[in-house]
Amino acid sequence: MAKQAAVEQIAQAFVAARRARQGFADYPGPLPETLGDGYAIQTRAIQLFDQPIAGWKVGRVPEALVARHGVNRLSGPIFADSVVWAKPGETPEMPVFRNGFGATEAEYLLRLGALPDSFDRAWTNEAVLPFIDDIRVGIEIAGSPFEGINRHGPAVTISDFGNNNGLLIGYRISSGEDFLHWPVSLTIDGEVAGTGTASAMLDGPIGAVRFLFERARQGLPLAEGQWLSTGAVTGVHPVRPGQKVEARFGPELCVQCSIGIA
Ligand SMILES: C=C/C=C(\O)C(=O)O
Repeated sequence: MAKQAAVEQIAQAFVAARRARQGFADYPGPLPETLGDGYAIQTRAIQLFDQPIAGWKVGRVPEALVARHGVNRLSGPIFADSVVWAKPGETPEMPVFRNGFGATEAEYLLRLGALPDSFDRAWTNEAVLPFIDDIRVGIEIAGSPFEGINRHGPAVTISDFGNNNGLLIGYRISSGEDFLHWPVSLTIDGEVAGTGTASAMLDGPIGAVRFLFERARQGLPLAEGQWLSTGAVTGVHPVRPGQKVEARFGPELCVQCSIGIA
């Protein structure tokens, strides 16, 4: 199949499955091999899905594949209708696809403030700091109708919106807090699924923002007010409908949700 025809077929299949809220077992076309192939499918699927984008998720390229792909992060859109705000005393339901893939990730969420007129320059972590205007804790719902999304490498992950199906935005971190070294944990039904700190996660949440600015230099449509979920601090933890997930950050911040069906 010609590459453009494959891009179209795969993007159409993912968008149709997301609209129908139906999971499936086999990848809907030839597997994309390069990250560029994955982003071509993602870009076409964003056009076809035609929904407002509230932000971007950043995920990790598995360590063993970094040398091959030349980059250690990947990204995908977070659609506005999948964003939920945590409220004290409430446990919102966050959906995953029946027969698809679903996982939860404890993450730091950064909001973009006013942006530079042009992204066309080299970016450092320090240079992106002035463009961040809010930092919160939250839970990314990784999700795809393709059950095997995380077993075929980052190009496949990228091809279905970077494996995102929602974002739970939690509480603000006061400026000046040394949150990079806070202990973070994620529990599922009361059992600890993972622990970690943001300082041990590549070059941290600000590095994830730098990565997105570098992608914006190549055309990614970053916009003021968008939320960036900056990568799993404790790992990618598969979940099933009916489970309860709690993410704890530092001494007092906690976000929780239950898992529903899309
Ligand atoms: C499931 C995708 C991977 C991530 O979201 C991550 O590494 O943070």
